[in-house]
Amino acid sequence: MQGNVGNSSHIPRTDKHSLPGRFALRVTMILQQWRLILALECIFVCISSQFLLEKRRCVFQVSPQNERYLSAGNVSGLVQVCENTSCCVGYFLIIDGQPEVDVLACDVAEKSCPDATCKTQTRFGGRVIKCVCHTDLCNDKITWTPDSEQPQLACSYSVDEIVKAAVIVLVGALLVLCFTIAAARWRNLFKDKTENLQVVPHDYSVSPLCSCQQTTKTSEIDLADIEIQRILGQGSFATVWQGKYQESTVAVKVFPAGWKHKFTAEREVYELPLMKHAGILHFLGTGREPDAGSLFIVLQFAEYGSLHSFLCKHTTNWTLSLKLCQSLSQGLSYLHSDLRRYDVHKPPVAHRDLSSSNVLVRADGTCALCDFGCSTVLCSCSEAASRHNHTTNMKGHPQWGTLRYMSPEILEGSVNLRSSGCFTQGDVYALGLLLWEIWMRCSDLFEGSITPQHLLPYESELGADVSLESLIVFVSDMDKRPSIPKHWELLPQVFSHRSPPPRPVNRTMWPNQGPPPPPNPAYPPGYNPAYPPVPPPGVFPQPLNPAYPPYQHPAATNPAAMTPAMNACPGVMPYRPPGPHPYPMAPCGYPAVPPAYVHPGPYPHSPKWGHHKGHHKGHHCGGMYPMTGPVAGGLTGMVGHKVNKKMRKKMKKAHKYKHGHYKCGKSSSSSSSSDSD
Ligand SMILES: Nc1ncnc2c1ncn2[C@@H]1O[C@H](COP(=O)(O)OP(=O)(O)OP(=O)(O)O)[C@@H](O)[C@H]1O
Repeated sequence: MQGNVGNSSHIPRTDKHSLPGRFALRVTMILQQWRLILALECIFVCISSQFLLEKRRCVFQVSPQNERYLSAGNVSGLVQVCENTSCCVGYFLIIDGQPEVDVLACDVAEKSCPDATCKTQTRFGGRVIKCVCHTDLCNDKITWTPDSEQPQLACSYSVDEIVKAAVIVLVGALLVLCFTIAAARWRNLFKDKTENLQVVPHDYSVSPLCSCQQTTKTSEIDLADIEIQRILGQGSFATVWQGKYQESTVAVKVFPAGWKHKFTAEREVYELPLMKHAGILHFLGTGREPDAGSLFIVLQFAEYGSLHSFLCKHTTNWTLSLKLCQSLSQGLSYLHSDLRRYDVHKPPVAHRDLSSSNVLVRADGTCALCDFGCSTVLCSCSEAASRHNHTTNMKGHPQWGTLRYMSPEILEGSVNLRSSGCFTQGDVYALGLLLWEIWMRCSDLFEGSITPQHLLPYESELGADVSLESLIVFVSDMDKRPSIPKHWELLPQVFSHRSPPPRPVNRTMWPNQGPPPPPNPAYPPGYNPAYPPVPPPGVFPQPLNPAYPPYQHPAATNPAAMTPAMNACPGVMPYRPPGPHPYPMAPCGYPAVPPAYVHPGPYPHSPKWGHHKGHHKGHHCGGMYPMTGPVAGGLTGMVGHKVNKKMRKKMKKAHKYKHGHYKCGKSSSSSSSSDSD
């Protein structure tokens, strides 16, 4: 027994073999097990706190798009028993001056709710009111007058509540202590083992530029060979000019010498192998202005300028909207794809600043992605060393994107920088918003009424200048997305919520794709030059058809492979627009001149034309948040979004954001302007 105790100096000076001595020895041993005592105390306090904390009950009534509130607690009829919080919440939309219930439920995360009754706060210029309260079913009644602005936060705690609060604080402190001790023990126990463990992330590493990536040889272009004509647009970093080079109209993007790193970043993406795709702006070469030292990139000219300026000036019809959407989606899909063609490798690239200002529209009505200054090459190098380097690079990497196109997880700051998926998912969310912008200008979807003027995502809900705070509340907390006209749900074309109409069975998800070509014995198995085998599902780069002039080839279509049985026009889904079509159909694709049936929008130049870019940079992971509603098409479905309270707090601290802080490390409120017609 003595030997077990080890340190006899702690034993009281009594005869160790006497009864009191043995008792003292036992007590000492137990006292030495202080961890056990603490643990027992924790368990005791935890159990007792369960009795002290009654679960809050709140009135439950939510619209279908707010189903994430179901996760806040068990619902029985009109009552929800809160799981994580003692706060009830109510959101009301002010319609015709009257509040209409949008959400009545338990709050999804623990927040402060000092009021016993549901006192209201007005948000978004009076369009939404919110209230929180902490008594059972308190969100049933709100105290609201149209003039009430900010909440009066009354602090009226009862003695009971103070005792409860004190117990909770005590329990919390003890739990923290327990966890700290347990964590320390755990760390010591496994320290040796983990030191030798190398966790290999099961993902691409991310890097602005992979050391293992290949580049294609760029042609150096002499400025003297370009005839500069007029300014096309002014971006945050560069001025874009229209010019003539080798008999073709081109765009020359000129970066001042101080923005060399932006020039390099963009050039590196354009120079990646296999970057030639109809959905990506064609790159012709680079050069340096001898006197000023500025650097320039020569690019394909897009006749309609940015998608933003195109949608501001023109309404579209069903066919053109589909063409814009299809080419845009295919371009992004191609950009994200990981392609290997023999020894040539195109790594996936995340755009990371997708917005209607960074998509261009060509004369044939197809979209092309541009402005890769913020993009990230997702490298799949196998060498551990380069992987490590890339991950390290990300640490000091500035965060970026255009504020209103940022996905909820990006807004919240819950990103896993080691995951490549979060970057591409952020792009897909932005794509959803772009598709919404396009469809909202489709006059066929507003027959009998005036097509609304072009609006940026969330412009009608949050105004022309959005702040990060308002986006977090609206997009993340309230899980809202840009609204879709009610009558769209009744349109025959809208098939996202119903079974799609029958359509010809093709080998791919895209129409007009043609049957697979027969295998050619002259080529290795699986290879056919007409249909290169490399593209992953959904990406169909096909050889250019000589019938098309350079760079006018319709996106990802192969007119040569089409048969009369297929739909006549490349990129057109085989669904008819409703009723007689108001515009004459183009024969096949769009001519090189503006299509006859692209008619000017009913509104003159929008006063809200500027690009309201909040250039907060951030990236986080957490799944896709596609558009909801009919416009979502294949992207439908709202993913319940659990807000991580700790993350939110962290993020709010971390981002000292005010609208428009930085765009790729540059100051805010920058706007690109485009003047192409
Ligand atoms: N190839 C092109 N053809 C026609 N117009 C173009 C072309 N490239 C750019 N533009 C016009 O110039 C504008 C600015 O171009 P771009 O977005 O590439 O510059 P930037 O400095 O990178 O801008 P940003 O502020 O988005 O970073 C575009 O919005 C578009 O209107």
